[in-house]
Amino acid sequence: MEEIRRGATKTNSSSSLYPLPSPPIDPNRHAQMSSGMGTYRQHHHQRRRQNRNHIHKPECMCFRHLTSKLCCIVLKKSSSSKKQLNGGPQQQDNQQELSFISYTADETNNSGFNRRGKEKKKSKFRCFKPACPRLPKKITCCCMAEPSRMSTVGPRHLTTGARPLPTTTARPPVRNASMETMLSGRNIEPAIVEQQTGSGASVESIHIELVPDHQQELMREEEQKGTARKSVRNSVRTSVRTSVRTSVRSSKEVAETDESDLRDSSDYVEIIDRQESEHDEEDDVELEILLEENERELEESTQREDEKKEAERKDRKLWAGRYNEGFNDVVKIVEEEKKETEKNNVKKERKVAERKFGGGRFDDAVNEVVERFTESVTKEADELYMHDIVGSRAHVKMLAAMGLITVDDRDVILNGLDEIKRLIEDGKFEWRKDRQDVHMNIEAALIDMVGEPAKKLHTARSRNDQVATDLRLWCRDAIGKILIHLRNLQVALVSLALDNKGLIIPGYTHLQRAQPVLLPHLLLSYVEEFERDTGRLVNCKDRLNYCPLGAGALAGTGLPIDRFATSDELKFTEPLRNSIDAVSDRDFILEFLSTNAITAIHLSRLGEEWVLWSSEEFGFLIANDKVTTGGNIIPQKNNPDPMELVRGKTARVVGDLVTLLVLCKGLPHAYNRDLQEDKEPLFDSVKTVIGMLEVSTEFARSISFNREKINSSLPDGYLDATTLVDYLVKKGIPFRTSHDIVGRTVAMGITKKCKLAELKLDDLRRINTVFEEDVYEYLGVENAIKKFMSHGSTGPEEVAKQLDFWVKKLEIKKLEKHEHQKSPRYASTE
Ligand SMILES: N/C(=N\CCC[C@H](N)C(=O)O)N[C@@H](CC(=O)O)C(=O)O
Repeated sequence: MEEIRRGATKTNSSSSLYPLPSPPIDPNRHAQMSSGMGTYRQHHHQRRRQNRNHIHKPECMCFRHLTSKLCCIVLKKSSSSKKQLNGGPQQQDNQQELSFISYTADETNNSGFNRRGKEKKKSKFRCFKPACPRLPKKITCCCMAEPSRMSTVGPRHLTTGARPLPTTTARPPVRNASMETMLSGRNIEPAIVEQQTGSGASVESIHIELVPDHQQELMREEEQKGTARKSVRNSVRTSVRTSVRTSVRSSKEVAETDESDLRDSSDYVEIIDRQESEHDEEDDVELEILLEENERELEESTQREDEKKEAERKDRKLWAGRYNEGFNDVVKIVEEEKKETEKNNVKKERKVAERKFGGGRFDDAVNEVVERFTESVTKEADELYMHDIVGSRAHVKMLAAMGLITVDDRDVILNGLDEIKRLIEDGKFEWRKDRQDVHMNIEAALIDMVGEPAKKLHTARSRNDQVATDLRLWCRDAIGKILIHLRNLQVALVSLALDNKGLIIPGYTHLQRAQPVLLPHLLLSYVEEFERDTGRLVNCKDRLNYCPLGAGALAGTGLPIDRFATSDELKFTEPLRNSIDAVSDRDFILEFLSTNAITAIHLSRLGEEWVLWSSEEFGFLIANDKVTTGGNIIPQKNNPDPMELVRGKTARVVGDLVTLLVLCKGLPHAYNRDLQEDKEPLFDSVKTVIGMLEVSTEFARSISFNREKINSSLPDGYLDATTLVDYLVKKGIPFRTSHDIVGRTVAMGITKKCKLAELKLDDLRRINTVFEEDVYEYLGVENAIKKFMSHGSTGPEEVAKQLDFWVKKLEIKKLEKHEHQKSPRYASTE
């Protein structure tokens, strides 16, 4: 008994179960100690360290921090290891199994005795003591607990009481059948922790079973108690130590010595140390008494708490079975818990019922993480509810017409759908994520509202054809809206052109001055682009206007439905020919988003031009204060932000198209849930493009052109040089020769630092005698611009024709100009 109690004898005993080697001594520290103190102190420190080991470290492997997850550990020797055990005989091949140790909650105390030889009260799950005859070299700990939890089974907790342990390494667990059984239904992963103990023997695995959950709760409480005890013990220890130190300092031996001489000397330290060691026994006794008292008090209060908690737990179990499933807060007030449980149960029942709605074969509600990840209602409800209701109305009418439901049921459903639409628009409809999407929400709400008849709505229909129908209807409407915004912008641009009919500006290629052009000509070039965007959208709308409804999930239906009737009702051209195609493809969205992307690029280029022209360097454009912002710290600034953002948001619109392209890239026919992801890019693209069109229109309505600045920039850059080439060609000089002659003329102008029109006829004739007096009709931008005559050119007549065309096409009428009415001065008659 004494041997176990003191532990010290075990350290050197070869017959002990766990021989504890001497603790390692840091050689540096040892050298310091030797130099400063006598051998007495060295020995004393060593002895104290050893004692501490015996006192504070268990003579076994301590799995204390695992205990809340364990009830059984099986320890086996590694079959590969044949090394000699620490202090033991050579391992034989037939001694493959080192030991088989079974731990249960009842066998979990350490030595069972405290240092005074008094029997400790057994505390459950406190520490595991394996009956292993040798200290194993390598321990593989395989625990069906959370990996994070297992990571704590390192040097601190998996201790042999011998040496500092090397690092712990984790590796993927080998899952066996029993492990799988234990893991099933639990949201945890097994982990393996290898631990090198460094003392000879080797074991293969420690197999740890999970304790039932309700026991885990007890164990956790037990762990908390352990922590509380430890902190009491520490504070007692500290106070005892402090008082011992104080008494040592004031002891006679120190008083008789000249303290000033000793203060910094090693002798002083030695004296203190000796005194401490002499007081050690006293101190230990005092400490033990205090610890005993504290422990007793703690045990008693813990027992009282245990009884109370056990009673509460039993009470809870009476009315809520879920406490078997790992509910861990046992301190909360019972009534509050009861209410929460009832609420949760209702919620769960509701979810399970919903699951049944989705499919009778499901017994359980969908996991919350999955629900959050897979629902689409939060992203689509506002956009799609109306089209879903419109689609359902058409479908139910057709079902009644075909005799698949009664007229009464049809009317009940139609009225119910109207009511749901009203509730949604009044903001009173409850959109539920557990009902996944807009379709299930509306259908389930209808069933809640009108009962049995509503259960017939989904006859001969699937969400696959339903969502495809909703989307085609939505795109059709969205295209209609964009067309209006495109037209508004065109009208604003034509109006600007009409306001600036004869204004010549430098035309650029490579952003270098090239030829003079009329501003209206340039503005109308954007109008042309937007017209093609319009055409693309109209084509897209025509192509998508076919009805998928009735395609079912993919294969159609065996019920006698009339797809043409539904198609007509929804104003589609006709039903889609192929039911698989009807639910599979989203090419109509791709086409729509491509068109949007092209429109955005056009807007971006317009934005870039206007941003450039707003700069001090160009100064061609003056933007109204209503459409610009100032710099926060630069007072004089007037930033054309809207057009910068038009340029910037183009990235989103192009991104939306790319998202959808990539989304569709790898999908086999027919419907795949991936397609649910088509909505966000679709909605975003449309919303962004509409915003861009709106703001560009506003900008166009709010700008004016700085004629002075533009005019002063015209003479530079020999913008009339090309017209001079035309003059020579008209005189019969081959184009290449004409080009060369004009090149030399420009060089002369540069040398003489003058414009072409300023060169004298003699100078020109020195270059080539073909020049005559009439050359001056071609020189200068005002003359030059008049010479353009080809169809679509910048010549005033041609631009006038173009303007006429757009005024007619866009049905623009000139408004009466009132005193206060500045813009728009033109408006579309539509
Ligand atoms: N789950 C499903 N389609 C969901 C379509 C709606 C979805 N929110 C989406 O937006 O794509 N298809 C089922 C049939 C169905 O639920 O109608 C299937 O093909 O197995």
